[in-house]
Amino acid sequence: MEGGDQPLQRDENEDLRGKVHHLETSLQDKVEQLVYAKGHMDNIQWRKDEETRQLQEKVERLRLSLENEKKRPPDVQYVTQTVEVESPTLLRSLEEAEERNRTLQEQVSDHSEKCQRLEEQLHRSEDLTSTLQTKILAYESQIEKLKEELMQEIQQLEAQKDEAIKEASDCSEQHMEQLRSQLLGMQSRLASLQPILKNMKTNYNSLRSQVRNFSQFYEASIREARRQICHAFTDVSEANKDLLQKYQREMQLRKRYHDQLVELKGNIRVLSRVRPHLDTGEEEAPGASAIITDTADDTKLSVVYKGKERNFTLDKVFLPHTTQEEVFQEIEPVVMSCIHGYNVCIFAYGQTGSGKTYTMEGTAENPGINQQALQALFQEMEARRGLWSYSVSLSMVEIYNEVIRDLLSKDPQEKLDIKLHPDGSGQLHVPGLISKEVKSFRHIKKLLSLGKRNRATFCTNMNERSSRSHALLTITLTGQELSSGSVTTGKLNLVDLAGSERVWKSGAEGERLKEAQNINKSLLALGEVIQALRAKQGHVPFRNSKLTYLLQDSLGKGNKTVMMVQVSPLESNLGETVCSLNFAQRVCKVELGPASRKIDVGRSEI
Ligand SMILES: Nc1ncnc2c1ncn2[C@@H]1O[C@H](COP(=O)(O)OP(=O)(O)OP(=O)(O)O)[C@@H](O)[C@H]1O
Repeated sequence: MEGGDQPLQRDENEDLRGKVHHLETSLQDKVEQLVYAKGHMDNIQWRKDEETRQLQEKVERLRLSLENEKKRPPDVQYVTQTVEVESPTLLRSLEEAEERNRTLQEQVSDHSEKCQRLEEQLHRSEDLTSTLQTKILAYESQIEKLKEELMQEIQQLEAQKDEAIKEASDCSEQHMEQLRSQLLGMQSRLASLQPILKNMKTNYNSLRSQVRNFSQFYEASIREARRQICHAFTDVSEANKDLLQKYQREMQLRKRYHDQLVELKGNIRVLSRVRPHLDTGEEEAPGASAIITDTADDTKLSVVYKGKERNFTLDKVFLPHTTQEEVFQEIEPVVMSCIHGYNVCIFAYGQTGSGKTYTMEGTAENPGINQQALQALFQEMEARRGLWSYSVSLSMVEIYNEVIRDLLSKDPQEKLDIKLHPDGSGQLHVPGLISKEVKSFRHIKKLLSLGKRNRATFCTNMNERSSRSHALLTITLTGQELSSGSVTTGKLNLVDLAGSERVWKSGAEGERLKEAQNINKSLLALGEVIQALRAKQGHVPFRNSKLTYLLQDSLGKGNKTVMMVQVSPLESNLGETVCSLNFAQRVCKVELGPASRKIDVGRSEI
């Protein structure tokens, strides 16, 4: 503060000194200007006086010469006297004298003109002199005035200068006083700060030693925390391992219970579904029903045919009002076992119009087993995300007249054949069969409608043709357990069989007969295969039909099968109904034995 005020004071003093100096210089200039103006005026005055003096002398000289001229005796008078004495000579002299006289007169008049002009000039000079004198007087009074003003100005400047000097000295005094008091304040503050500083120094030293100690303590704490974290990590990973083991044990347990449940129900299950009467007006009116169901026992079904009651016992009988969801609930455990690595076959068997397609495909409002099964499988795969990764592929074929056609191919007319897999595994495969990898349930729905469209293009009368061909939809699920790396593969075969009615018995001929024979052959082969398995025969005749040959790896021992036997409620269909139920009863007695799961940890079977 005090260091800052001193230069300020100095600057102010300098400034004042400069102002005074400037005023003095301008005063000096003004005085010089005045002296110069006075000298100039004196000069002008002297020149005027000189001119006036010269003019006066000139006028005086002219006046004297004029007077001299006047005093001279006139020449004319003398000439006149001479003429009177000597006549010719005198006359000439007279003429000459007269001539001279005229010249003189002219000279006189010239002189008098000149004199007049000089007088005028004199008057003008006098006027000029008086004008100049007036001007001189004006100048003098102006100079006087300027002098006075200058003196006043000088006095004012002097006063200003004195005032400024006084002010500056007052100001610096004041400032000095302020500085002095500030200095005193600072000195007292400095004196009070010294003990604080001392205190701070002590504190700083103690803090420094604390910080040094803290860094040692901090490093030790970090080491300890690291050790504890490592310990915690080990504990957590141990706990994780433990949890994983528990989870795997739990999964195995779940699977075992699931298998036990399925096995309790049987690895081949024969269910029957009685179709309701349709309100289309095309069917015969429902009369006293010849199909008798037992509400107390859902495994019993009786048919009164040709006056005789035939009783059937199956795994389950679905009554006409059973919904699509209720049907699926019953077979859901079997369907889900393919996610655990089992091969599953679900057949819909029955005469034309008994409801096979309705049960398998269903309608847009009431989806059947196919869509519900695929949706459930995708939901389960989604639930297992993070523990398992799955790949799903789908193929669709039609078997008509013992010829296999790919329903997903661009050329569905192409005939396909079943061959042994060239990898030597003994597995069967169909060269050229398209197996589409699918990522979502929506994608599957698209493929299903493509297959349906392709099937429809095979013939003009789709209903007739579809009744006489088998439609097979196969979904292959390959799952990998992320923790163990083990791979499981399961297959779900969904088969809408051709109509089982005995057309050949009605005397069908030609193509129709051939079709009927082929259908009969394949359905018969299916029955024989199941019977051979039941009897645990060494040889199972899979090759007797394209259908059983194609499904060989899914029908064999250790797999799961559901046969849904569809029953028409119509009186006119009773003969076929009895045949279908006989077939069901036969198959129902077959036991496939415990199911086996396909796990690829070295391709062993559990
Ligand atoms: N449970 C049911 N509830 C309502 N309608 C049904 C049911 N079962 C079948 N239907 C209807 O009966 C008719 C015949 O069924 P569907 O076409 O499924 O028989 P199908 O056995 O598949 O015949 P095809 O062998 O000719 O294909 C269809 O109109 C179908 O919608």
